[in-house]
Amino acid sequence: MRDEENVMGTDDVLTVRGLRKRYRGRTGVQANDGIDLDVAAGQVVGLLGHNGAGKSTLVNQVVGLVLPDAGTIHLDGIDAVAQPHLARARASIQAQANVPITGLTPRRAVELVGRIRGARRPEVRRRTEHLLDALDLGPWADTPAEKVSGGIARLTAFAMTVVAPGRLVVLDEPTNDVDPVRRRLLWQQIRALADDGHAVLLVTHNVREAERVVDRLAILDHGVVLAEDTPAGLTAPLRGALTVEVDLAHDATPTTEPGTTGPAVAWHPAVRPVAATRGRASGTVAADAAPEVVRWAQAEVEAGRLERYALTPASLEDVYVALVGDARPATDAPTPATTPEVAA
Ligand SMILES: Nc1ncnc2c1ncn2[C@@H]1O[C@H](COP(=O)(O)OP(=O)(O)OP(=O)(O)O)[C@@H](O)[C@H]1O
Repeated sequence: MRDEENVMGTDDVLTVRGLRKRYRGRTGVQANDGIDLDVAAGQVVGLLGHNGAGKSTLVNQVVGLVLPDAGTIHLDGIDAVAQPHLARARASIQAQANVPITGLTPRRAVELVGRIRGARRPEVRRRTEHLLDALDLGPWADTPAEKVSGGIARLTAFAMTVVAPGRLVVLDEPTNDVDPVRRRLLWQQIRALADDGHAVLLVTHNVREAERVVDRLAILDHGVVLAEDTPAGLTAPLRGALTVEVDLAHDATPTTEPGTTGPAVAWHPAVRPVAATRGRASGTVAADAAPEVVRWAQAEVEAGRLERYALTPASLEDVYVALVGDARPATDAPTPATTPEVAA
């Protein structure tokens, strides 16, 4: 745990220290196991982690829906564990599940939340118009909520969250169900919130897209922060490395999965395997070995064992998979094999 006297930097809106939460009952899960986290004004902090890593538990404690067993949470100077109602008033949260808005239209729902949060009518109108326009919700703005698609409902929930944003904005999977074009618009609005001086805590599985928007990232696994840094800091160990991704011919299964049959295709020895799922495998390769790996992959394509291959700069997703993959049991995730093989 960090020094208690240094608990809050000048710009910190959210400061979490030593947060622990165990759910009681027969299965008794230690959902958060000593979490430290800071989110400053003007920052987007991404929270990454596999299903069940403890992200929602953390968020729910921050907004006072779940009581921690131990640790402290300060939100805009308020002790959020002792005074959750005061802390909650300083935060806006988009939960994982959308609040039902049956009987309203997206425009009405956004305006209503703005008014409930205490913003003045002209400001609510201005902000609602801005969000409807910026998220390309115009065509749906006056459609009854029952008739809008899942993606439009998700964007409406985002607009409801940020129409009159608190000092801290918590977004739990805001991009779910949203089409790629509107996702870009959404990412721009998330960034704009921070640029306007809000602190944004963003829970997401969308590593590739989040990388371009977040200032810092915390990677959570089994209730513990495995790594926390800027995207550049997290990817520094992979600088000079490339990712090679291959699609296996005939939807084959990598040999790291049980029950695989068929002849095996060995990775080129210069490749370090990272992940394998049905029909697809990826690994990292040093940049200077890239030409020979391309020659190998091309030969495999011509021999009909691979459908396609791609080499890209190693990304945050590779760091994430390596960290979380290494920390999980071998049965849960494909682990790098000493004799790397993919099956064809
Ligand atoms: N109310 C609860 N009672 C008992 N166990 C719970 C409860 N809520 C969550 N858990 C368990 O705590 C662990 C952490 O869950 P949590 O929802 O915080 O994870 P998450 O990272 O948000 O997952 P996801 O990405 O799937 O939303 C999981 O093992 C989950 O089953």
